Amino acid sequence: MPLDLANAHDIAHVLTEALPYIRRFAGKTIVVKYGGNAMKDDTMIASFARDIVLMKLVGMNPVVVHGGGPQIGAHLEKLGKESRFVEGMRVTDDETMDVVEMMLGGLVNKAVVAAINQQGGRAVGLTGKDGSMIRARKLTVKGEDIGQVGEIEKIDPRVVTHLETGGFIPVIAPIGVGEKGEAFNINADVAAGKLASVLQAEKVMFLTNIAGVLDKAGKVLTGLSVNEVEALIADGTISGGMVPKVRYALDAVNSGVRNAVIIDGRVDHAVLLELFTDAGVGTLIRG
Ligand SMILES: Nc1ncnc2c1ncn2[C@@H]1O[C@H](COP(=O)(O)OP(=O)(O)O)[C@@H](O)[C@H]1O
Ligand SMILES: CC(=O)N[C@@H](CCC(=O)OP(=O)(O)O)C(=O)O
Repeated sequence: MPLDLANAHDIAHVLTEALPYIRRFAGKTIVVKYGGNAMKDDTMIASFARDIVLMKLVGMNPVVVHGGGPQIGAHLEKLGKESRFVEGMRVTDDETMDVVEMMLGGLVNKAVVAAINQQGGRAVGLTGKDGSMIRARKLTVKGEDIGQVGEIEKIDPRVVTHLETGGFIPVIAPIGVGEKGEAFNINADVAAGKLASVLQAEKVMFLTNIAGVLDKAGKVLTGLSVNEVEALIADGTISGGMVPKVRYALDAVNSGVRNAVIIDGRVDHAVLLELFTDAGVGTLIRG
């Protein structure tokens, strides 16, 4: 096939533009939270996986923390169980916990691992039980018992750093382990934010199913500070699943993570667009 010069120039231009970003992020850890809503089909997962493999190949250390809320919900529905959430947290009885562990630690985790490996990466799937990475205890929300939902007590990131230095890409399901070895269901945004803090990541990215944090009129807010976040939660503009995202994005930047962004995971190559363009996409959370 003859060389399409115009196209080749475009490619060369794009690569040159990416160079300062590649240099800036080289050797840095970037935590990517991959929400269940952004993995609706195989094409979406494959596109995400390509981005992660490219990051690794150009010298970054991507760490994936995935969700799977819709996948858990669909399976519960098959069993005739309805999903109920309190402040964005799934009420998790024992039977639900089994489904959560099977879906997150099993099907969803392995789908992400396989997709990354299919694109030439070397992904290893873990839950917070592996290497006793995520220690958790029972969480109560507003005094209400919501079952086996965990809050993070401590993260031991050594298994992650070992994998990073070995050239592997860690893919983590947000399941915590309690004192007695029991499993806890942890919101994936919380796990991603906390892990980014412990790893002192350069960046944490939350991939979701919406263009970013929206204001009352439905316009994307490109940047948000602590005070703005709290005001938007208080007046109900930010609600449901967006609450843990902004709260833990903020927690991460306040704990030393350089920056946190909430971006639209449905957009093809959302991760690369965020990393390699000046404007960025979605909502940037400032500490
Ligand atoms: N101010 C807001 N801006 C954007 N999304 C919001 C806002 N308030 C609530 N949401 C809801 O939060 C959802 C994203 O959270 P969630 O469904 O838990 O996604 P994920 O599976 O990616 O974690 C959006 O689809 C939207 O319905
Ligand atoms: C306690 C709690 O709510 N856990 C979540 C864990 C999965 C998750 O967070 O998935 P998304 O990121 O796709 O929403 C749940 O059971 O749905």
